[in-house]
Amino acid sequence: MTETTLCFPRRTRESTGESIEEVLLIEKRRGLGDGLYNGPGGKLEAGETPRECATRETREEVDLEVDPADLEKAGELTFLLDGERHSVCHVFRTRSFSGEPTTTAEARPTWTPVDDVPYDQMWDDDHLWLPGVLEGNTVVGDFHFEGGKPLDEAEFVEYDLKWNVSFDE
Ligand SMILES: CNc1ncnc2c1ncn2[C@@H]1O[C@H](COP(=O)(O)OP(=O)(O)OP(=O)(O)O)[C@@H](O)[C@H]1O
Repeated sequence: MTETTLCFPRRTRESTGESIEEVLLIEKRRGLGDGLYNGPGGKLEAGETPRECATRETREEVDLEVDPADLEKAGELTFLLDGERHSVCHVFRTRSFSGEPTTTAEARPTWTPVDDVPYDQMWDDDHLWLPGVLEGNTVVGDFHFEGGKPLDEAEFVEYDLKWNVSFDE
């Protein structure tokens, strides 16, 4: 069982008198979920908190600086593979960051309108929880996959979600 993180930087962009709500997504270029869109994120290293991990992964993957204290916990997602807990993912969002997102060997970043998120090019579970997270809700979810490793080739079979939970981290 591994612990992982996802970080969703948000901004409001003004364009010809219109306010466009955007989220920073990455196209993953290697590893688990290669070719899929997601937020920056990855596995916790020894001694790291989820916030510290989200900050480090966001820096490593797209060269954007976020302060661990500015991250708002938005979700806790448990992924089960053939009935066993495969990973728990801590989901964060923030409107506070510095720098410009940059393409790296791991990820290609794009500011994406929240109304235009490419759910058909993301993990099969994302369309179930990410819209609510981008609207400002919190969520705890269990997602069951079957068919053996790797997780990104297994079949998504069922899920359970609880909305508007409070996190004390
Ligand atoms: C099953 N449904 C899923 N839905 C949404 N997001 C999912 C996911 N399953 C994994 N993720 C996320 O994908 C990243 C993989 O990263 P991760 O495990 O670190 O793999 P990767 O091979 O890149 O390893 P490194 O940590 O970079 O070495 C990590 O943020 C993790 O939370």
